[in-house]
Amino acid sequence: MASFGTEKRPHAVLIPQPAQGHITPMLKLARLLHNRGFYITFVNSEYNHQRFLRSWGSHSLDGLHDFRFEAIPDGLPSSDREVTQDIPALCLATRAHCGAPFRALVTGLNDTEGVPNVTCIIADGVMSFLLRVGDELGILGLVFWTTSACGFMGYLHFAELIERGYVPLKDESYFTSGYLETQIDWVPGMRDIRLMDFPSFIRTTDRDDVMLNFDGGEAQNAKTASGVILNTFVDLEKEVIQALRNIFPRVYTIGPLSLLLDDQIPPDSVTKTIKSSLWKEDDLCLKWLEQRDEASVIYVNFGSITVMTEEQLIEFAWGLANSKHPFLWVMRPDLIMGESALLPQEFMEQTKDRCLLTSWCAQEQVLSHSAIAVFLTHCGWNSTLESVCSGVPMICWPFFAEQPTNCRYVCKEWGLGMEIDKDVRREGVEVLVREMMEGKKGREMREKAMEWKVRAKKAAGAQGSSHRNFCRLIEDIGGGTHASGVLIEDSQNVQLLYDALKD
Ligand SMILES: O=c1ccn([C@@H]2O[C@H](COP(=O)(O)OP(=O)(O)O[C@H]3O[C@H](CO)[C@@H](O)[C@H](O)[C@H]3O)[C@@H](O)[C@H]2O)c(=O)[nH]1
Repeated sequence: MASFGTEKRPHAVLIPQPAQGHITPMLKLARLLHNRGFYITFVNSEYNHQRFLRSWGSHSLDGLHDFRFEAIPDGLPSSDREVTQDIPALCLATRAHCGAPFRALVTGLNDTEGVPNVTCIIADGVMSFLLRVGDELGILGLVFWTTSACGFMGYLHFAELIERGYVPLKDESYFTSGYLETQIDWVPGMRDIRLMDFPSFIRTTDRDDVMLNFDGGEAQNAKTASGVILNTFVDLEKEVIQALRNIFPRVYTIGPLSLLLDDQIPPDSVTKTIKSSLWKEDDLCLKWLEQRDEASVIYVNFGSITVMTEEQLIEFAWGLANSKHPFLWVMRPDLIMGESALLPQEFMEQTKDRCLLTSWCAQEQVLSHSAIAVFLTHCGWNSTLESVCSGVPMICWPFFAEQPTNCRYVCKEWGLGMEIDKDVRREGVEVLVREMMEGKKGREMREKAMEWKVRAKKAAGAQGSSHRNFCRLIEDIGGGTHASGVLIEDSQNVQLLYDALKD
């Protein structure tokens, strides 16, 4: 770890959107910065803070003397349920209510003896409204978009889609008329995309739709930040990253963060024990996988937000059962809309020797287990990237947000997956699972997945693009003192160095 005098030590305050898919990558970034000598304050919502304590014990967020956890209210009514909160409500509440407590937290830190002054705020891309706290206090502010670059580019073009009259849709018939297949050929860096490949929030007839306006607006707000951090790598999303660099002066592609962590942080690091799962992980999965043949298991997990109907659950269940392959299915307790569903007894009997059902797992460990052959996923960006890092091809069932965009890239650009019809049927699931496990396409995708795994590792390794961009990020946020959003340093040299890192 780099060492600084206490008063000179850079202090980064990181605040994710209070949801699993945002907390996990933000914590990784925090650990990487800590490893480079930063003093860290990591800010959870009070709701999630309590969830961590319930899942991992009352001391699990004690942190370290220089890696502190803090909590602020999210603005929603308090609750002790173990569920992902309603996302539109969370977006509106955080925007309306987090500013004042966040400001109080940062000023409080600056007034605390023994704590270095805050030198940098890294806010989630969809919490960019907190950067105004940095502006007011003269602290450097960056956003971390935890999506893919292509997903971010999609959000960034919501405004233009509205301006050009594509969105909102004129009426309900446009959902099914083929209109969503309209080609959009003017988004820089994104080829062959259709309206349906944009983040799902454009699929609305309501100009005042919360998520259309919220995520579209937050993407535009990134232009006010001193830099945009992305958990992706140049080789994977070259064209779109290049196009983003024409819009934003500083784009730091530093992914996959998990590989950067492996590369930079020693196995006995003091931050190794920090947990990022809001749910308690079931270790049985890994033991169960130990008893399975290499590349024999379908891993099914739809992340922390996806919900489905009981009917869809039953179709997935029978599709998996009828494929006759072993599967590990992680079903969050709140996966099913409404009442929790029971799988049919007949399904349980037929699959008891080749299926394990559980509620939450250590996904990265599961994906990197040699028994896993395929990932049936909703294409959340973390899951997608974790699959890439493990060399596992995907069967995709995008649910919402930028998952359709990720799915399009997984299937069409990267040759890593096949998509299941939105209106999921058991026959469709069975066919795709069999194709992936037994067919030619499946074999090709497994080979492709191994190639991408190597390329991801290369990006995060010494001299790789993400590694170098991370060094650049450290230099930009750790080096100089700062006032009014402008780094005080030799800007020409910085620009030259930055240009050199673009490839
Ligand atoms: O049993 C489980 C299930 C999930 N995870 C982890 O939880 C995270 C889930 O993230 P992601 O796959 O991105 O899914 P969501 O939770 O749905 O993520 C939200 O946030 C992502 C990042 O912005 C977006 O890409 C998604 O569209 C959005 O739904 C991943 O790191 C998983 O490894 C586990 O550890 N165990």
